[in-house]
Amino acid sequence: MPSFKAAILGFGTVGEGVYRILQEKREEIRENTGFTVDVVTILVKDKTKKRKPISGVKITDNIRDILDDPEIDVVFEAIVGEEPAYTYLSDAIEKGCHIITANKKMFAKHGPALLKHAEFRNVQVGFEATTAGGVPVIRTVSNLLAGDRIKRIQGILNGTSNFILTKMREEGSPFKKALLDAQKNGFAEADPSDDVDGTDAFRKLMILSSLSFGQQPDWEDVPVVGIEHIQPIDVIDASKGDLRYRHVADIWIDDNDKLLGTVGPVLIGANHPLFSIDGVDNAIIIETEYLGQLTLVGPGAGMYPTGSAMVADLLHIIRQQEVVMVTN
Ligand SMILES: NC(=O)C1=CN([C@@H]2O[C@H](COP(=O)(O)OP(=O)(O)OC[C@H]3O[C@@H](n4cnc5c(N)ncnc54)[C@H](OP(=O)(O)O)[C@@H]3O)[C@@H](O)[C@H]2O)C=CC1
Ligand SMILES: N[C@@H](CC=O)C(=O)O
Repeated sequence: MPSFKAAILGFGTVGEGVYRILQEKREEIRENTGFTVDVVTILVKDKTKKRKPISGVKITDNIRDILDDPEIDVVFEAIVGEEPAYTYLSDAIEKGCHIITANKKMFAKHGPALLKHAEFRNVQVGFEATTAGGVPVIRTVSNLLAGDRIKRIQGILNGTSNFILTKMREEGSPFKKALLDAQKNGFAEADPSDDVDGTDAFRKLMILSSLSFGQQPDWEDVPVVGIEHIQPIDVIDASKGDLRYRHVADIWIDDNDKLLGTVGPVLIGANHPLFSIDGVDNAIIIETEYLGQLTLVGPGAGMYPTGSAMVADLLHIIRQQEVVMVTN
């Protein structure tokens, strides 16, 4: 039985989600693809942290245990920040591993270089989980690009901000309490200021920009505003007038072929497709030349939605292996 040996970098909300899904779906994956997937090594920062024991898996704080293991085929990355994540993934590609990442902070900046490197080394890069959690926006845009042209992408790309705005409207929750709830649910970043000041949504928008338009605007040209100055009273007052605050990231090509972007809170009315998107959900409106408009909606953060996006990337890679095996 052919098998895929996997390593997971990071065992927090997302890394543990990937591990659990691979365990829970092990038989189903084997039946559907003919491959078994074995997680052999997990990298963490602090090996002394108390964790539930995981049998048959090496827990390490030394990346060499993964990079020097000739058996590993795929590296899932769910650690925090640009470095050392970028270096670890570059090294994994160099050694011939497929990589699957959820790390948008790293990927917004280094995604294009990783993709180029991977193409050169003939391995795959999965990055569905970098943008909109469990919503398959990367796969959808990639599929559309085969025969269409993206004109504009607009959406709610940060689950924590949307969760906070919803808690304010529905329960009158103070900002701090709503943020704490989002943190308890595993939605927020290690540094939640990235969520509430718009930076996280901006990074996801840049990833979508590279994919959709083959380029990113100059980062300094994109105005980025967060939700941290919005009070429950503002949200409640707006809803009395049938308006809702949504944190919206928007990127489009203007009539002069210039790529423009904005990120910030917007007041929208009941006819807008983003009006009814509540809680941790994200929504992405994709506008194309031939299809017209398509809206994707789903959970934008959390253990299982994000883990499932990464496992879906793995299944996509496995299916491509199957195609190679059949054609050879
Ligand atoms: N939470 C979510 O819903 C989503 C998160 N993401 C992204 O996924 C990544 C992980 O997020 P999340 O799981 O929430 O984060 P957590 O803080 O829950 O977990 C981070 C994990 O990474 C490990 N880690 C951090 N830095 C290093 C390092 N330098 N070397 C080795 N291990 C390290 C930590 O080790 P230790 O356990 O020892 O502390 C921990 O296990 C982030 O990049 C985030 O932006 C993407 C989509 C959704
Ligand atoms: N902190 C992020 C997690 C997913 O990307 C969010 O709230 O959207």
